[in-house]
Amino acid sequence: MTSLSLPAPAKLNRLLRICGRRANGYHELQTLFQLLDHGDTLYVTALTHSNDIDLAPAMPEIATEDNLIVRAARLLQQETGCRAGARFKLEKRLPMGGGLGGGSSNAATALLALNHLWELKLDIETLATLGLRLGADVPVFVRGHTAWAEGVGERLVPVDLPNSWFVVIHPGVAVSTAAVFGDDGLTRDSAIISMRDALDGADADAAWRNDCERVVRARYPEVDRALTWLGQYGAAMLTGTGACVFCPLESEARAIEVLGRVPDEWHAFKAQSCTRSPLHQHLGIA
Ligand SMILES: C[C@@](CO)(OP(=O)(O)O)[C@H](O)COP(=O)(O)OP(=O)(O)OC[C@H]1O[C@@H](n2ccc(N)nc2=O)[C@H](O)[C@@H]1O
Ligand SMILES: Nc1ncnc2c1ncn2[C@@H]1O[C@H](COP(=O)(O)OP(=O)(O)O)[C@@H](O)[C@H]1O
Repeated sequence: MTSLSLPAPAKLNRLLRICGRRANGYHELQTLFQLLDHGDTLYVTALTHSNDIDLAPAMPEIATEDNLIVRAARLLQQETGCRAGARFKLEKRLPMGGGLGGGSSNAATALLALNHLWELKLDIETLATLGLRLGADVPVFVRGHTAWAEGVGERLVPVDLPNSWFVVIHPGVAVSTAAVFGDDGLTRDSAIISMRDALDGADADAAWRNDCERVVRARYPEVDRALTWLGQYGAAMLTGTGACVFCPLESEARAIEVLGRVPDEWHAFKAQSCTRSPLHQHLGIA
């Protein structure tokens, strides 16, 4: 087969703790990545007669060579010496800079697709290590399991969370991850807790929060308004550094009901949790 149509799912950060800062400025985190059944679709065709990498449609916000999909393909060519090329078509549904990991997920889907189509036979461990060079959130999408994460997001432990539905709102602003991490008001001293305590032990109540939320609410009034609005229906939270906010709901029917009430000014969707990534299910990766 020389072509594939593959999902690039979104993630939510069900909790995000900032526990310190490394000498290179990057922050030490503890987070719980929840994969969703909603995301982008990437069409990939392998080219045997040329080593060109191209992507359509062009994304006006990003130069094609900077696109994480193209960078993922180039990285694989460099690391393996592969002389094949690829043509990508992206159906984008996830907002950029939304905290849903769309760009990282696109990159992970490109890595797994080309590993398959170019018959590179790299294992998941190697692909996750390569993915980390593209972004902190790429490894979780390469591994394809809802996971507890530490470090900058690269030390992952797969977890099974109860099935849940979510309403996700994009409040129409783009949040700069670098600006949030650079804010003087950001607290960076959350205690490191054990995964077990965070999930169902002593720290469970206090742990399910996002340390970026206070700074993001103050910098972006629209995010603040969306969180307050969604908070009427449950434990609304910010995902990553935003801008999206989400609320877990007990059933699809309840998610449809809340979605129907979202003010017209905001884009929103409903999604179901996934323990295994739809990408891995599609590729038949165990
Ligand atoms: C914090 C998270 C949680 O999922 O936020 P979201 O991006 O999803 O909102 C991510 O780990 C983000 O990962 P990612 O979006 O890949 O970040 P990168 O491109 O690697 O980094 C963007 C910038 O954010 C800062 N940064 C990022 C991650 C980190 N652990 N510490 C940081 O200080 C750095 O200034 C970096 O230059
Ligand atoms: N294919 C892509 N899709 C989205 N963003 C991309 C892509 N390639 C590069 N980027 C860059 O990555 C940044 C982060 O995008 P994204 O992963 O969608 O958001 P977040 O990290 O907030 O979850 C974007 O602002 C954009 O500059």
